[in-house]
Amino acid sequence: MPENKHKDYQVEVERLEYTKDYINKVLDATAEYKSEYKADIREAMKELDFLDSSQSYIRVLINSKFIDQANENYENLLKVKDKPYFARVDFKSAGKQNPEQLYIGKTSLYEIEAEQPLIIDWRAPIASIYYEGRIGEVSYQTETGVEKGEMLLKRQFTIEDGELKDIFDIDITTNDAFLQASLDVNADNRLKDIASTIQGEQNRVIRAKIDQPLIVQGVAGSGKTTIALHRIAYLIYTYEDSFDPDNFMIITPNKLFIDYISDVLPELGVENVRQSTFIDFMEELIGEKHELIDPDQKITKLIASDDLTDQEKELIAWSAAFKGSLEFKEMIDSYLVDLGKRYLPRMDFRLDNHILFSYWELNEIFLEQLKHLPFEKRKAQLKKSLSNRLRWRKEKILKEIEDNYNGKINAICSSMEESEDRRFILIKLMDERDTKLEEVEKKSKTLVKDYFQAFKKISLFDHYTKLLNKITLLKYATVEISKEKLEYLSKYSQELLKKKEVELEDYAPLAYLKHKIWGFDQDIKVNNVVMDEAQDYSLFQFYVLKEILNTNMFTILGDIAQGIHAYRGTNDWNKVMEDVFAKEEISYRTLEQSYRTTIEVMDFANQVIKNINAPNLVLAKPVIRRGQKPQLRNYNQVSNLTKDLTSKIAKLKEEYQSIALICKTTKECQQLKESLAKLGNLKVKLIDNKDDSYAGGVVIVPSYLAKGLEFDVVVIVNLAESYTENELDLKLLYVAMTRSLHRLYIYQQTGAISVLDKIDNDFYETLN
Ligand SMILES: Nc1ncnc2c1ncn2[C@@H]1O[C@H](COP(=O)(O)OP(=O)(O)OP(=O)(O)O)[C@@H](O)[C@H]1O
Repeated sequence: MPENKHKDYQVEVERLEYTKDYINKVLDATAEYKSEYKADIREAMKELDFLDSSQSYIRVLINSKFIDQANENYENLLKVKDKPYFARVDFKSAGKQNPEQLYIGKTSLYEIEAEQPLIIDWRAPIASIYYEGRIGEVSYQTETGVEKGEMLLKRQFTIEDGELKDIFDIDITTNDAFLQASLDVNADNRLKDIASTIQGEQNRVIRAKIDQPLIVQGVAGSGKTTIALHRIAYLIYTYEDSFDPDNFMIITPNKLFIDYISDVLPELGVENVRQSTFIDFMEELIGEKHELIDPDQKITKLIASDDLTDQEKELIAWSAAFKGSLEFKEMIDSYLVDLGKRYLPRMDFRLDNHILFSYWELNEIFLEQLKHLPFEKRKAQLKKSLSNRLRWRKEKILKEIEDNYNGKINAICSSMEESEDRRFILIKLMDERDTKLEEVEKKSKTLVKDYFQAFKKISLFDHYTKLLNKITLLKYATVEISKEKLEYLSKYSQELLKKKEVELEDYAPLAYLKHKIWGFDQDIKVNNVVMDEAQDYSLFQFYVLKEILNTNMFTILGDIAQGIHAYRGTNDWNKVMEDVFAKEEISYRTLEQSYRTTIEVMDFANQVIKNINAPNLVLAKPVIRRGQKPQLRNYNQVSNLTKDLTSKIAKLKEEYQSIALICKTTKECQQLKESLAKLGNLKVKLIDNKDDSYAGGVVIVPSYLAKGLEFDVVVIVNLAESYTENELDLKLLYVAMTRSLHRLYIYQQTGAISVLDKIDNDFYETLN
């Protein structure tokens, strides 16, 4: 019990006890219903005739549905029973006399006897006033319009293990105490739900309209990943009748990320949402498999200080950008136009010497009437037309042949006298007629099949290889691209394909080709897509997803300032809005407040990122949470650096759960791991892009894999690599810095991070 009790403490304790009791009653009753439903199913099963849609069958179905529902309610209530709600608002609806007391929690509960809600789900329309409003006039959106009223009280509760620990009332002047408290907590290894502390600007993203694409540009730590998950929970709740969880798909940058976010949806009572990396989803769609080369190979080459010349780096970056561009898509479209024109076998569809469909007629049907379908699906339609026409023309043709011969026979009969010769001619004609009829009949049996056998069979990868042929590329290039660049693109792509390998940038064009030539047979249920870290996707990748899934329901969240894959990703949301979606249909929002890190760390990181050349860059505004200044240590010898680092980590481990040592490249991470191993018994794990889980503790992470994650402490370590002031290096450094929740250290070889010279010493502390 708190020392300075709130005046309503006792009242709230009683209310909490009452709610808990009621939940327990509902849980008991639900358990009982469940066994009744099960018993009823058992009874019905005994009488069930599987071929018949009998009453028993319907009983089984209805009871199964009840059981599912009861299970869901049961599980949800079980989850919240020790913390049924987190807030209360007193709301007086316009025109009403008395205010209602609304208790807001992660699930709803209705008290049947009193005919009133005991707990309001945080996703309900009225709960919006808790997130948006301050004491005084408020309004919220319902299905039918805007409801207005007055909020008389906004109260937050800390409830632990079913016990009321604290009460905070928020008035006009106070800050969100909950938010402060929740941000002070150390990171565990997974992201958590924020239903009790969602902020206004986040609430508006979560509740944005479902039926238009939503693009969210949010600074580092603004809660993009978190609110993306809350939005899914909100949409599933609000549009329960129209969508199932498996209509939703979250596309994540890597498997580690799936693990990192895996707690949030179940905490919010949502199961079965599809989560996939872009790579996995594309591989599933494409089907045929070539080996994917390491997707980080390019960034590794681009950021390593040695190895390649600037010109070579430029070509690598250009080719990745080109494969992700809509210009490349247009080239594929031109290739497809030509392919379409040559798709049909160059022959008429004929029986005997009768043309049933001329080549030109068939081409017209194929290219015009069926143009909405992929080529191979057009073939199926064409097959129907050919079969139909053959069916009704065949009889006529047979009759014509018969009539023709019969005419000849009659003519002989009437013109020739009865004789051996006449008999011989007539028999010959009759034999000829019968053979011909038999022949035509036989031919007609396989005519359609024979026609389709004349189609060329070319595999997806053969098409792609052909497309990336130097001559084809030069033929279809729609924009001014130098011959040298196209030759480079062709050469290295052909080398990969020859080895049956592909790179990440090939997936969008391959899926697009497949979509246009074969289409997809499997029933893709997904029609609502959430893409996080979306700055890393190319326009072609967005386009392909939109085309294949045939939907506009996209929630796209990212941060251009963290675009370390900008060479293959997106630099400008306007392009996504204009070229992928129709701009006027898009809802675009920005999030400027950052919740992850302290003021000191965020201010320091802002000093770094403001050096990139981005005129519209919005710097993150940290939430009011103070910490310590970032610390910088300079070394001239690696051995001293690693020795100091080891003892520092030992100290930090006493206070913090998750500590990341971030090096620029994987190579440097390996070097650090070896150096630390030599020094003793510090247990560190090196994270690479194959890892699919992070169990906390001390890890070494390459800068480009740290994106999206967070740690209590971040130590940026430079052994041999340095961060120059080019855009990519500055972004990598920024990403690394903004992973920190509480403390940031830099252990560097003197001068390795040159941008530090430009930053005022006030932003950090130098310790040696
Ligand atoms: N309203 C909030 N209440 C409490 N914590 C919040 C809130 N919003 C965000 N956070 C916390 O801030 C941190 C950053 O959130 P998240 O990872 O979702 O941000 P992000 O925008 O995806 O970050 P980045 O782009 O840097 O990866 C998380 O620890 C999250 O729990």
